[in-house]
Amino acid sequence: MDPPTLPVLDLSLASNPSTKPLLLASLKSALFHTGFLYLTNHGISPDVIAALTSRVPVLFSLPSESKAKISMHNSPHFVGHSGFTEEKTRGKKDLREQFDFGSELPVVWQSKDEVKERETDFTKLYWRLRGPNQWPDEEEKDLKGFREALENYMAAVESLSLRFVHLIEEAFEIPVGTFDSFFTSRGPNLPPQHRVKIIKYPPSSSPGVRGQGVGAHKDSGGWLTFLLQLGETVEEAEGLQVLNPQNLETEEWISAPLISNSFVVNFGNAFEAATSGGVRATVHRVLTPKSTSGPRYSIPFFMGLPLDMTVNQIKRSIPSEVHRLRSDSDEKNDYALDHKWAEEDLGVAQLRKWFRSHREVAEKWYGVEFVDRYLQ
Ligand SMILES: O=C(O)CCC(=O)C(=O)O
Ligand SMILES: [Fe+2]
Repeated sequence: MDPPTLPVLDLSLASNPSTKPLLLASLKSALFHTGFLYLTNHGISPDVIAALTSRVPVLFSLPSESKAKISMHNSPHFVGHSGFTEEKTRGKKDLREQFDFGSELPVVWQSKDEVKERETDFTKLYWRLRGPNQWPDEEEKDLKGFREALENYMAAVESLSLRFVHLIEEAFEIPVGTFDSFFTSRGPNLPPQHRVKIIKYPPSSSPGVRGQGVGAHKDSGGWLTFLLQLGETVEEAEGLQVLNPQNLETEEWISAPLISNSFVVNFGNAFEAATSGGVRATVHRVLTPKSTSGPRYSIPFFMGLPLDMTVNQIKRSIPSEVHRLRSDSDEKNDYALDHKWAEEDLGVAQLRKWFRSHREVAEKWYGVEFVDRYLQ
């Protein structure tokens, strides 16, 4: 059997009642079969995207002293700059450099001895993930307007992601707005922090060898991911690969090449668990560019979920037909139904993820012994 090609969904079909059913059918199929899709005609202004992407190479060309000033090592919230190979996936160094940002938020975490009376227990350590960004100095190089460009971009992708979640609800035939309370202040939880990475994958240092840009993983940072691949040509952006979800016995990688003016959308662990595997959280990776190529740049946006929510809570707002989708089908998933973490606050899994990928930062802010214990 030929490996599946990744579906391309044209969001403009949603605006016309005669074409919308077609879009919803493709979406339902993509959620279930591939867990990876392209979104075209997404409606985000090219100017908003260009304002950010045009500044990306300048950002990476900052001198190392300027990068050090906003190093992730300064931040218990795991935002800021990580140098080449400072991040790990499954214990192995990723050959990439990156800047992590989140929705700009005040600190809410309180240490046990300064507890004020509040409804939410903000002494739980995962609340420490929320906090302000570290912004680069815009006077340097020509980075003027960087913060504004990033904030505008995040706001635009956030509204796209909310619009997209409504389409998922329609595809699943559940009331539109079912998930709204997760993402807005109308619900009982604090609205989540969304995260963005701006990533550079330098070309491989040895001819003929492609290294681990980022190792094989499922996204664990949130509900869904909107990935922007930068570049004018397919060659410039080449490297993203998806593990063929239809044939998990043989390790077969499908390329996810650049499609101009599109986002690549995929789904996080929590979404997969909350739908009993009905939505796939598909494994993917990035190979470093060939030694003869230029660097590859990408910008994933991870739509967050409230840290004090559990997967089991989300499960309850999903109808049994969706939960049965996978078990009623012959097409299996690598998803394990007995997720222990489904009962834990999502913040616990988030903290674990950041501890694993940035151990030194974790040890500095949370203590060596605590990190050791947490990761056991
Ligand atoms: O850089 C990419 O294209 C993908 C990055 C990715 O999968 C991640 O950071 O989770
Ligand atoms: Fe990813």
